Amino acid sequence: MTHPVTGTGVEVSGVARRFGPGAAALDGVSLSVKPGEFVALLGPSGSGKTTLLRILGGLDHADAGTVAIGGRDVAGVPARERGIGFVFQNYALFRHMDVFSNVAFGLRVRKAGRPPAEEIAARVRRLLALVQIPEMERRFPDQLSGGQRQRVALARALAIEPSLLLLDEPFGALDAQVRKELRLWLRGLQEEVGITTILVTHDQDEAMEVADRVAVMRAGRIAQFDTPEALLDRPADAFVAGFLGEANRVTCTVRGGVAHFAGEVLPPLAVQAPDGAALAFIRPHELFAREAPDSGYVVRAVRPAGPGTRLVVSGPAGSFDAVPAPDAPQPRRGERCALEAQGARLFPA
Ligand SMILES: Nc1ncnc2c1ncn2[C@@H]1O[C@H](COP(=O)(O)OP(=O)(O)OP(=O)(O)O)[C@@H](O)[C@H]1O
Repeated sequence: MTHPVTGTGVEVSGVARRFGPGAAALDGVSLSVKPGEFVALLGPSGSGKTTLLRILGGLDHADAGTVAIGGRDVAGVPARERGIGFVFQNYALFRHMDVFSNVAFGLRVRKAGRPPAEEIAARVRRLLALVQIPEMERRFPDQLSGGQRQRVALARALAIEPSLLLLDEPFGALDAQVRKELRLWLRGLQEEVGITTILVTHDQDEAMEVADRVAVMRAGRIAQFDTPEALLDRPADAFVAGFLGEANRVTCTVRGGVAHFAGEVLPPLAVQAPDGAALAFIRPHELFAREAPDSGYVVRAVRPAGPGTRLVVSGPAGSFDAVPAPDAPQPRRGERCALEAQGARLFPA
């Protein structure tokens, strides 16, 4: 692990998987991951993320479609011959083995090409230094914290010098602070070793923070595969717009490039959308609130949010998340205010 390994590309084409008479777990999934890329599979529970990861890893098979890793069709290639490192949520360390033996395991069990013992030892120590737990090689898994166990699991996965790393909710069991620390550290490590990485998560912050591109999954399909910025700025459909980030949802009718909101809950907004009924997603930072004594809206909550302030404003039409208009005094809690949308993403209703 002293030299960066070369990550491998992954091509998933038309993969389908059905477990029973109900809806398919995967319903024609295609995905092209570049060598060295960090991709997150993000989606609600049951959308097929784990199934796709298991098929990539050779732990399950596709009913239709193909998977190529490094240009090689891997149908029929057993998991252990795919050159893949796995890390799962439940650590899955061998409890009766110390840290050193856990990390060395994948190398010691090799039939062909097993390195000599001194080389295995050197490699394990380099890996433990890399995952920043060099002092713990004689400890057993139950003598480690959750975060330390995940680091051991990563070291073990990396020991075989895989060209692809598959991670299934690797930080799911950890508390929020440790999770955040570990995922940033993982991203740094991934860049250092250059390994292609696919991470399954249902935590959008995690996906958006670490991944080069995120595949948003819904009901066995990929709804959109794009960079985090593009997913937020140009969601492909109402599902992606609603699933990622926060947004106020308001129904409207578009006529001649102007969105008229149902019940006139907001002033009309110039939009680029075809005529007809639509659902508008308005992010809080696009909804400006300014003091207006005659308005039907009242500021219910004011809280600091990063460098700015977030407001919860409610009226007869419901509650909105908004920000103070930058050119006006900041509305205070209990004050009446008017709302005006600065932008929105519209999808046909
Ligand atoms: N071995 C199995 N037998 C039967 N059904 C299965 C099996 N594995 C997965 N499924 C079903 O396939 C669908 C997709 O499951 P999958 O675990 O891939 O979703 P997921 O997106 O990873 O969900 P989660 O975030 O809850 O882990 C679900 O409806 C699930 O119940």
